Amino acid sequence: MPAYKRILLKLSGEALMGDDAFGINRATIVRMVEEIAEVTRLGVQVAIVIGGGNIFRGVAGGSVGMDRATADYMGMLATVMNSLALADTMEKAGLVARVMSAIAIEQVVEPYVRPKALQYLEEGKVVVFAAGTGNPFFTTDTAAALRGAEIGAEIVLKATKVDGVYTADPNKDPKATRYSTISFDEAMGKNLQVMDATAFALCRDQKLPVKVFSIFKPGALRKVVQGGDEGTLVHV
Ligand SMILES: Nc1ncnc2c1ncn2[C@@H]1O[C@H](COP(=O)(O)OP(=O)(O)O)[C@@H](O)[C@H]1O
Ligand SMILES: O=c1ccn([C@@H]2O[C@H](COP(=O)(O)OP(=O)(O)O)[C@@H](O)[C@H]2O)c(=O)[nH]1
Repeated sequence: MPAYKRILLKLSGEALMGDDAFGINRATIVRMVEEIAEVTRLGVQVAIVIGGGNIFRGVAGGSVGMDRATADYMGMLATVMNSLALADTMEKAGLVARVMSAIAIEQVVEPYVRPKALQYLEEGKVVVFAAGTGNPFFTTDTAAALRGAEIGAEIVLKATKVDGVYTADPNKDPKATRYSTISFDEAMGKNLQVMDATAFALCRDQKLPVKVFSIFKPGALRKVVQGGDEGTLVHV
């Protein structure tokens, strides 16, 4: 039995590179889609926000002298490309997927319209929210929090490169240990960087829990959806 009826899954753009230098690693995305299909078969409604860090990150563009807002719009367009690739892979796997964009590019994808998204979810379609929040200076983590709250998801599942929230960045501090649960206030107070503060604050205020888990661990998504002990639960 799944523990949730409706989830918002945030997929790291950067993690989708797999071992490649950029772009989307085929094996990684195919495996992720298999896991998404498994979860939909359990009867869970799935909405997805995908990042763009594998193609472009606004801060990176900004740091080389590009106008930050322009760089961020490039980052948002990168998430559209990832969303199209993900939806295509899902369709090939027999799922019905719909991409909705936060910025108007109607020849490419339909615009985000909340009631339409809710309708798709009720129909069992997987909805991919592209172009983040549609605003520069935000991240796709914040888009996941925003859309998750809007569609009444019971939880935001952040599938990322690390298998949870640690006492410090585990990629920099080998002595860091993983929390099994942590409150939003503690995560923000300790300035733990696994999610940005805007996303954390929005989830906290909306009482929307977040589960951080590894995108690389086979079976982790299903385990999380079934309420198993996996990753880190960030709670109010
Ligand atoms: N306290 C922490 N616990 C876990 N990860 C952390 C922590 N502090 C920093 N990180 C870093 O946060 C990264 C995940 O966040 P981010 O780069 O935004 O991923 P995503 O591409 O999924 O949005 C991890 O790869 C890890 O290096
Ligand atoms: O609401 C949003 C979401 C994303 N971005 C831009 O898109 C890039 C890619 O998203 P993100 O870094 O969140 O992707 P991920 O970390 O998952 O790879 C960001 O760096 C920002 O430049 C943005 O400007 N507004």
